Amino acid sequence: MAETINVMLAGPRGKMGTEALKMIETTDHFNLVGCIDRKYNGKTIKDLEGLPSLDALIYTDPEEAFERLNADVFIDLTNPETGFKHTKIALHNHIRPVIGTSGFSEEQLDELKQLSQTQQTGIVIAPNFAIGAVLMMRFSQMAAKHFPNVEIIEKHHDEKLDAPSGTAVKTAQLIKEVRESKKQGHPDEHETLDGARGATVDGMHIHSVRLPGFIAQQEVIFGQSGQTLTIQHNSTDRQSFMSGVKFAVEEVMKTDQFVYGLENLME
Ligand SMILES: NC(=O)C1=CN([C@@H]2O[C@H](COP(=O)(O)OP(=O)(O)OC[C@H]3O[C@@H](n4cnc5c(N)ncnc54)[C@H](OP(=O)(O)O)[C@@H]3O)[C@@H](O)[C@H]2O)C=CC1
Ligand SMILES: O=C(O)C1=N[C@H](C(=O)O)C[C@H](O)C1
Repeated sequence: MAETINVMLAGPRGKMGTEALKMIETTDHFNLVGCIDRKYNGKTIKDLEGLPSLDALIYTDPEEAFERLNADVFIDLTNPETGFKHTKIALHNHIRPVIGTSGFSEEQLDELKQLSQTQQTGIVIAPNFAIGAVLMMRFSQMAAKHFPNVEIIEKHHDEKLDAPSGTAVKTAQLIKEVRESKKQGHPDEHETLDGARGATVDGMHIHSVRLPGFIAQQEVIFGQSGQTLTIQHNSTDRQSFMSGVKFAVEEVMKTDQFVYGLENLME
């Protein structure tokens, strides 16, 4: 039988947090020891309407939560500012973070890498937990070796706080690893309306759509003379992310490294 992993979670009332609670509840070897929320200090998860019947205590003070809870793994599904703060406290307390929260800057990722190394504590940061999205990123990296002209369109629900999405940024970084840096489009192109060409990473353009009706979708479009290739992934519900969260919790227990992207654990 698999050894029990004691888990704490930040963001239990959120769209992802509520799915993660269900996943933890139905995973025999995961034990929820407590949660961090910005409300409901001292209540338990089962006291809150619509959440699973779990006894885990809610803390609004993250320092207190990390100090008191005997957790192996900390899952963060909040927002960039909160998630960054939590992740640093988790590493300081040698509790392995599994971070789904998106929107960290490159500098913040570097700082967490350094801290994970000095604390010798493993961490998994996953821009996207859906296996199909991880494959979409890998296939895009493969295609970019042959099609260096590429643009990314990501589409999300309109409650999303960060743009571009963590997945789009990670996709661009994976492509950057395999293609020569190039500025795309006409050398003399200019925007008559600011933002018309989207954001750029190493010359690649990223366009962010925010509309009700979407959960998460990304198209990576490659073009060259006479042909285009589109690689697309859709998440049609948030359960699509949960097997990846479960996998990351299990894998982070086996490493003392900084891991950015589930593809690094999947070979
Ligand atoms: N890696 C992946 O595969 C995926 C990542 N994500 C990312 O996960 C994160 C959460 O997404 P989602 O669930 O949609 O967002 P939600 O807004 O639905 O949930 C965020 C939760 O965090 C809570 N929160 C806000 N501030 C604090 C705080 N200071 N302390 C504790 N909790 C706080 C919010 O509470 P309140 O409602 O009171 O503000 C809310 O319950 C986002 O960064 C998103 O981009 C999302 C999907 C997949
Ligand atoms: O906020 C979301 O919903 C999602 N965020 C992640 C991202 O920024 O890439 C993952 C997925 O796209 C859903």
